[in-house]
Amino acid sequence: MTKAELFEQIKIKKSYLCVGLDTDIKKIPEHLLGLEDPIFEFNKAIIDATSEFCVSYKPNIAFYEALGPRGWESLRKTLDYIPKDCFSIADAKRGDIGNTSSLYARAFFDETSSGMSFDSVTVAPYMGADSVQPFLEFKNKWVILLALTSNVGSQDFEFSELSSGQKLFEKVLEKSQEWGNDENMMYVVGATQTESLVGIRKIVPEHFLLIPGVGAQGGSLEEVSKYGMNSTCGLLVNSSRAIIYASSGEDFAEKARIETQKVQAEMEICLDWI
Ligand SMILES: O=c1ccn([C@@H]2O[C@H](COP(=O)(O)O)[C@@H](O)[C@H]2O)c(=O)[nH]1
Repeated sequence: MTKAELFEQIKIKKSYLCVGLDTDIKKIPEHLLGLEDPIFEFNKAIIDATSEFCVSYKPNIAFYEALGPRGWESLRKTLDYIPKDCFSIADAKRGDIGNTSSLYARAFFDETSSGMSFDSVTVAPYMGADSVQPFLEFKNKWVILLALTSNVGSQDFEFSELSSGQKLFEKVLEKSQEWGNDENMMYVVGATQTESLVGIRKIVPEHFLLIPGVGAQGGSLEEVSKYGMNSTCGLLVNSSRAIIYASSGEDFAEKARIETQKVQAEMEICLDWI
C-alpha cells in the first residue's frame, strides 16, 4: 500500500486506528478453546467486528511465534483474512547483520518464500544501515523503525545525549533518512512520549508515525493527534488490549466493535483539524 492509498483509506473511514492483534491464548474466551485454531477464530471475529472503523491491523509476532508452528499458521491465516484495504504491520522488531536481515525481510515480505506478505515490518535501528537496507529493497513495502518507544526503559538509551547535543532517538530519525524516505519508512513513537512529538515533527515532518500506547498504556489520543498530525494525517495509532480484550466473554467481538467505534469517533473529530 502506498502513502497516498493509506491516506485515502484514512479519509474514507475517518479513522487512523490500528487494531493490535496481540492474541494471547491464555486470554481468549473459553468457548473458542475447543476449536481447531482458537487464535485464528478469535482474530477473525475481531477483524469482522472492527474493520469498518480501522485502517490497519498489527499482529505482534511474539504472540504467534511463542506457539511454534501452530502459531505461525494462525498468523498466516490471520494475514490472509485482513482486508486488502487495511495496512498490515508485522510487529516483529527485527534487524541483524545484512545477510540475516535479508532472510527476516523474506519472512515477512516474500509470499513465495514464507507464505506471508505484510505491508510493513517493525525494525530496530541500532545495528545501522546494513541491518535496515535489506527490508527497504522490497518494493511497495515499509520499514517501521523504532524511534522513541512507549515503555519506561526508553529512558535507558533512547534519551541519551550525544556529543552533538542530540538525543539518541533524534539521531535515529535524522540518520535513517539517508536510508529511506516517507514513502517507505515510518517511525514508532510511543503515545506516552507526547512531549517529544513537536520536536520529532521538526525532524520528520512528512513521515507516518506508528503510535502505540493509547488504551492499556494510558497515552492520550487527543494529545498525540494535536502534536503529531500532519497534512496527510501522518499517524497510525495502535490499540491492542483495550480493544481485543474489552470483554473476556462470548460477547468479546461485540465489545471490541464498541471500543473501536468510540476511538474512531474521537479520531473523526481530530481529522477535521487537517
Ligand atoms: O514502543 C512500543 C513499541 C511497540 N509496542 C507494541 O504495541 C502494542 C501495544 O499494545 P497495548 O495493549 O495497546 O498496550 C504491543 O504489541 C506492544 O508490543 C508498544 O507498546 N510500544
